[in-house]
Amino acid sequence: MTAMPTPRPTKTLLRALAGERLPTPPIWMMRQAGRYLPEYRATRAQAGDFLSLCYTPDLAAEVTLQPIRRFGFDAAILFADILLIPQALGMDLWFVTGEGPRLSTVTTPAELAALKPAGAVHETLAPVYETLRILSRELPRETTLIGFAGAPWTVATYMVAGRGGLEQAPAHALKDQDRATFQGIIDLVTEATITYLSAQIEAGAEVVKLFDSWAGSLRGQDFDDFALEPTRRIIAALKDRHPDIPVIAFPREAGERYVGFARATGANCVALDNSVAAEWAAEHVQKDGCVQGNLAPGHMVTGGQALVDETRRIVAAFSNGPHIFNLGHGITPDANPDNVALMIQTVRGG
Ligand SMILES: Cc1c2[nH]c(c1CCC(=O)O)Cc1[nH]c(c(CCC(=O)O)c1C)Cc1[nH]c(c(CCC(=O)O)c1C)Cc1[nH]c(c(C)c1CCC(=O)O)C2
Repeated sequence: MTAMPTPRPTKTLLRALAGERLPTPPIWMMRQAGRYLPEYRATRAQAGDFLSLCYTPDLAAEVTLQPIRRFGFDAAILFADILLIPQALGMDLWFVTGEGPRLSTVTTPAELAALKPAGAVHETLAPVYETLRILSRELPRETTLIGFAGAPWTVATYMVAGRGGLEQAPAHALKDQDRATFQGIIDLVTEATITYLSAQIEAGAEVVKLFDSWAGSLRGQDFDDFALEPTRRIIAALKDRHPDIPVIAFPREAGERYVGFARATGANCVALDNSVAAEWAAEHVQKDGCVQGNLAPGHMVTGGQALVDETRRIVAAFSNGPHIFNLGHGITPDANPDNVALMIQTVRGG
């Protein structure tokens, strides 16, 4: 086969990721398939529990498509969870209703050595790839398919603590007391994530996103070692295998450390949480390329003129460069779908 020049992307999300400034930013929403939608709740009930939903390709594809049908978002994000990777490495994972995830823990060299090697993750994660193959066939042609994984630091916080919420303290303690073991966990998750995301791309993901939800709790050298460096390694390995795949990095609550993050990691886009002002981010982060964000998810609960005003303010602030409209974090179960429609109408209709 002769090498063909890369064609210019036609899907709006891919155009923004390629650095194009569009008159109307493409829009999607973190957790767009979720409990605020009655049709999601019905499919989840059919699946029985959250993990069965993740591992049943027909149903996972169905909930991924629901917000596309209802709202016509420019991108669909694979329905899965960042904690499937620890499970695929041999850890126990379950979800306690109303509380969140629980896992067996890894804090010692012996427990780390007992985990499966990175290459073994496909055994558990094969249904996720099947979900992507279904979605590649069924999505409207203008909709971009996003795959994802947790960034190693965030995944490691759950592996060390055995639970989520505001409990990164056990991971901080391990990295301070036994940095070699902690680094070993980060390295294993990094390798597993490269393998997992490569397989997602081969199954049809057109973009991948790395969720580093707890990056904001890292300071100084720790931020470099555990947020920046693993992300850089994953992106370098993915681009080596799949040079044209755009990557969105989300080092949530990185604050000042959002500045230069795209350049340092090779990310094509940095997703911004809503703790930073759009005007500040336009000046300091968007100068390096595409940004995504950053409406506060609370507006999906409260709606009204404040939602319209804030949406317009964000669109205007980022209007001089490539921008993907999104929330600053996931939509919450108490959100009103009518407010999602109002946000989209405001972005697209002025
Ligand atoms: C930290 C984290 C997790 N999962 C994820 C993160 C990173 C982003 C973030 O900071 O929110 C990422 C995630 N989780 C889910 C997706 C699917 C794609 C999407 O719609 O964005 C994605 C990208 C589905 C989900 N993952 C989960 C749900 C709710 C489960 C349910 O239906 O009962 C969904 C739709 C469960 C989950 N999964 C996780 C937690 C802490 C919880 C419980 C909290 C909650 O209940 O909202 C771990």
